[in-house]
Amino acid sequence: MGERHERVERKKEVTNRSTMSESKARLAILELAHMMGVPMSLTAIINLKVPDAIWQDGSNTPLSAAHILARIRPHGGGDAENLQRILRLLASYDIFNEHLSTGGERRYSLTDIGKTLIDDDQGLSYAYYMLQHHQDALMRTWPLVGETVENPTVQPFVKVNGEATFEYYSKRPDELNLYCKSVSSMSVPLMREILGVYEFEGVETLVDVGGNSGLSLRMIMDKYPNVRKGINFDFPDTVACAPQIPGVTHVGGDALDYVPSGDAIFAKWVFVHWTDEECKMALENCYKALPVDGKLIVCEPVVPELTDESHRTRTLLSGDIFIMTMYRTKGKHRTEQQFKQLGISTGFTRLSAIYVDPYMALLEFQK
Ligand SMILES: C[S@@+](CC[C@H](N)C(=O)[O-])C[C@H]1O[C@@H](n2cnc3c(N)ncnc32)[C@H](O)[C@@H]1O
Repeated sequence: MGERHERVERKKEVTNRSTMSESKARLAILELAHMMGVPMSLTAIINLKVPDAIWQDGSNTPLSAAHILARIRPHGGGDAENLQRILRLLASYDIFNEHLSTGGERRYSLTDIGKTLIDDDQGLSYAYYMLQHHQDALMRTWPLVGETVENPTVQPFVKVNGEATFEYYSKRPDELNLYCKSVSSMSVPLMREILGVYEFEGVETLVDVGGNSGLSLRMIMDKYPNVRKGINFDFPDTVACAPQIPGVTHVGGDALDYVPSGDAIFAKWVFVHWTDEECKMALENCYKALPVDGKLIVCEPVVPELTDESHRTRTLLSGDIFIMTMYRTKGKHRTEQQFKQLGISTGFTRLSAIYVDPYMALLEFQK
């Protein structure tokens, strides 16, 4: 009798456990099905200038939705209840802190994540990265992710917008400007991390391949006066709107055709756009442009070998899908091992990796 009772209890426990895990699974699928509401709400609050309204010169005082609305719509109008619904969702993703008073009033301040949306003293923030990633041309392209499987020779962005991404930006100064601001906003904090761990001693001429506005070179040259000559190498349309920087020459060209010579070459966040074959072409061009014993310092998103559920892995893998859909179906985020193989196949003798940041690693290729 006792044994039978135990068996029944055990069976009940197992049934309960599986019921629990099924309901959790259903909840997880619902969260994913509703996921689009998160970036769209975030984009909306950036366009509405909600983070700036709360921040107001660093006060970050918790405000109600009605109070925020009064700041962003000083002449009246708008719906505070709907704004609060958006703020509640984003508080659940740790963009805002929610302060709930005993009277039931909800007030919001920015968390550390929310603060990344506030412009710094150079007018840069991750708000531009969010806006750039959710422009109409990109949003129109997202439904074509599956086509990269059906036919990888068709580039979804080209199919939807009629031209490749960089060509598209180059013809639209506003979009190109947003792109450059988004890239710089992401790069400045990362460059600070790189300069904390990597030394550019002994280099006089440094080439930055895909250097965009030349901002990385400026930061390197500020810290290392031995780098007397910087060559910022990027597409002609991009360097055409790059600012003048003392000691930096902007050179327009395509790294798949050639790379200007220097004592060392820096290339940050540019290999992602290329297929493996194109990476080899660029690496060969870098190899040719370097002296004996020269170094190529690559900084790229590096995906881990093992897939897990961590924030880092998810961010890197979702970034990979972004590249696949928006740039090239065979452009990609690579593993350290894949970079090593590419380097060795093009003549480099050694690769050492420094994980400067959870998103990007520094890969030093030795000629
Ligand atoms: C994601 S951005 C990175 C910019 C900069 N290196 C940074 O980290 O801030 C990629 C840059 O690579 C440039 N780029 C892409 N393909 C290129 C090519 N084939 N030749 C030269 N530049 C290229 C783009 O124009 C863009 O400025």
